[in-house]
Amino acid sequence: MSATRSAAPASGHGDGPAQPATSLRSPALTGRVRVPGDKSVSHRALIFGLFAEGITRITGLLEGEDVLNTAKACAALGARVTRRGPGDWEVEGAGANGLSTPAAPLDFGNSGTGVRLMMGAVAGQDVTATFDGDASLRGRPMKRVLDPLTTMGVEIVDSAEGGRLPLTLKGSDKTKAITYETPMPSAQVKSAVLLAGLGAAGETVVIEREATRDHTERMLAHFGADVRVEPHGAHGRRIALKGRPTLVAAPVDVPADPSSAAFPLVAALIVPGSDVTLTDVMMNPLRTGLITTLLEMGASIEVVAERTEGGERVADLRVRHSRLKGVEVPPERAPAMIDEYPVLAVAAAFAEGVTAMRGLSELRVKESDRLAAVADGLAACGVAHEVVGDDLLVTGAATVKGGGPVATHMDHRIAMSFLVLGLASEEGVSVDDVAFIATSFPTFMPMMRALGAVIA
Ligand SMILES: O=C(O)C1=C[C@@H](OP(=O)(O)O)[C@@H](O)[C@H](O)C1
Ligand SMILES: C=C(OP(=O)(O)O)C(=O)O
Repeated sequence: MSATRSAAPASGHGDGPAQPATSLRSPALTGRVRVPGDKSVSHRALIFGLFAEGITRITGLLEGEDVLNTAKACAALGARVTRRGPGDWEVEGAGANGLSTPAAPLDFGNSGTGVRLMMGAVAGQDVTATFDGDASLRGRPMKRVLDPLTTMGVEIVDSAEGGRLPLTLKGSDKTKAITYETPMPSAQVKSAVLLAGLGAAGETVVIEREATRDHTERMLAHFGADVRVEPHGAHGRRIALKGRPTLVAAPVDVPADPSSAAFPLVAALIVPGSDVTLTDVMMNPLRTGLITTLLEMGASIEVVAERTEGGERVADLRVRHSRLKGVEVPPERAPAMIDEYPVLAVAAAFAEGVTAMRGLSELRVKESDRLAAVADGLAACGVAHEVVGDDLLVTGAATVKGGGPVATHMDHRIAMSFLVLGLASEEGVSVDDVAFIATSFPTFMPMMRALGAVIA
């Protein structure tokens, strides 16, 4: 079967024919693998390399399409970006005030992180740039970033309706430092404001009621900025950045992406007899919500050799097939497992009883409406579930029929999640398009097959 996707506005694989695939009930998964580098850290390493003086060496960079688009944007804004070998990159920075106006629109493909962080980066510079992406990215809200950035002084020269892509921003080297409380838990919004704050005189402060991934704050400090992070309220943080720092190139060694590790991890839990070790997985506590939840569900996940590498906690995870039970997943855990809900829903399909995932409104504005896409996929595979407001309730069973084709809506995580479900299903699962897996986990198919997964 071959279908054509809806016309994608910007360049990239979104223009090509859809690539369907089917996963089948598989024998025990076994082996030891390292999933590719963390996507959030990879984007940020390139962007900080762009702002820094000197040459930033990045090892273990994720060479997925999202990150490659950010690398191209850094080059278009004045950095010299060189690939020395697999995952081994160098960025010769343009310096704090050295960004230049790109000759052509910047195409961020499928990537919310890439485009939102770069809007912040441009906001504090005397640069005008046009931002665009594929059909999925053109549908995502940008106002959440434009609101604080316009307060800081960026001018929206042009935009599609509702402040969506494509849009053109005129940055300013006279950006105003602000204090901004993010209205939703979003590391992308926080990071955009902090990156704009690099160009502002004075102190830029971001307050978040619920702490989100802190890679930007960590990297600001790593590259020499004066940044202070304090607790705020019960779950939040206050981040204060002194403007106009001199950022100095610093090496970044990117750990394995916990959001990618989630797929072989859940696969090992649901396929009988499995015993898989995932190495060098980043264990930043703001990223480990899935592991916390799965442990509560009774998963056998052994955290081996936990250590600090390049400023982040990392560990090897030994994962064995487990009898899971349903649990309550509280809304305050959402920021620490935001991209992992689709694959948690797959684990929940095999758990005894109900898994209730609360407070998932942010899932509606990802590459697809993930709450709807997961619910439709579960329905196609014969899994009992219910969406109540922003909550997803999944009732697990000892056997899951499978089915499809599951509609993936240009969303890598929906594609990978349902392929994982198929590995433990009775009849297998087909998905309509696996092309977008290349945005975050280009080696997903060969890696899963190497563990024993049957995916055709
Ligand atoms: O800052 C980042 O690197 C990311 C933040 C999250 O998005 P939000 O900031 O929209 O929650 C997450 O979903 C995304 O995959 C990566
Ligand atoms: C939401 C995601 O990414 P982004 O927002 O960068 O498109 C994701 O990778 O699941």
